[in-house]
Amino acid sequence: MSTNPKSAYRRILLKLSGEALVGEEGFGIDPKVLDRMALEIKSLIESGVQVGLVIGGGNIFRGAGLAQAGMNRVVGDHMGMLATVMNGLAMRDALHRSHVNSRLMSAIPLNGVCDDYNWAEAIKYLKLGTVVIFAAGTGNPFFTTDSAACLRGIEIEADAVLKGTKVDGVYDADPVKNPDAKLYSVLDYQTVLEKELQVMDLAAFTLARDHSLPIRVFNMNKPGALSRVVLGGDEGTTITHAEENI
Ligand SMILES: Nc1ncnc2c1ncn2[C@@H]1O[C@H](COP(=O)(O)OP(=O)(O)OP(=O)(O)O)[C@@H](O)[C@H]1O
Ligand SMILES: O=c1ccn([C@@H]2O[C@H](COP(=O)(O)O)[C@@H](O)[C@H]2O)c(=O)[nH]1
Repeated sequence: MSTNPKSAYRRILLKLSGEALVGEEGFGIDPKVLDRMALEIKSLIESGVQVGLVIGGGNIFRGAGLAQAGMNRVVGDHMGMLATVMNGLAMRDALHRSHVNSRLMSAIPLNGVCDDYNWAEAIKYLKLGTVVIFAAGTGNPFFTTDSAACLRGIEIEADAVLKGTKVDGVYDADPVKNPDAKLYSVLDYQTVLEKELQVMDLAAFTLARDHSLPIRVFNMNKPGALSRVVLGGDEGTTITHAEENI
């Protein structure tokens, strides 16, 4: 029997920023960050939480950036999606080292490298306590991994999307540019839209709102933050419908 404290969630979709994987290295993937995240995910699995995972690709390629440099946007987005597969491969490897069962499913078929995305199979593995990493975003250009996280979160009927990022949550202004920015503890979807707060891109955010999928934003580099979020503790920012915040 598990001795771990009770989680607030049965099934989560964890979205990790690709850029936050860079760690102290300054580029690519810092294995130390991956190993730490793998151990945090392991403790969630041991608490009985089912974990679906989406990892961004911003540490390697973003289509918009490549298009700005003169590349065709669709090709750039294909490269961005393949970057998320590379991050997924690295995370699967880190989970394996930590003795956590995981499957890597890609929205772009990559025979011999990982599984193809399959909704029913994903649910089957989640129920077995296997971490399912959803790579290659939605499989379509002009989207982001935030959209993929909300889409997969809704498909797998996750209780919430937990968005791990480089800052402590959602602020009233970009905290990197405004040191005096104030952190919100709770927000509702409408306020985020009215104040144009940068939680995630609009397509992803409206998808979450329309399907009443709660979003929690936290700092993935703050030790213990993920488990506090999962235990329902006061960590980061929670976004739901206004009536749920009363
Ligand atoms: N109101 C705000 N509250 C919090 N962060 C904000 C806000 N406005 C802008 N930001 C910026 O958004 C950044 C978070 O970006 P995010 O984690 O969404 O990256 P991403 O592009 O989704 O991830 P990836 O690295 O995978 O591409 C923070 O580093 C912060 O500087
Ligand atoms: O559904 C998707 C998801 C992602 N992309 C491309 O990948 C990069 C990396 O994802 P981030 O969310 O920015 O970390 C993204 O910039 C897109 O270029 C995509 O095309 N479709």
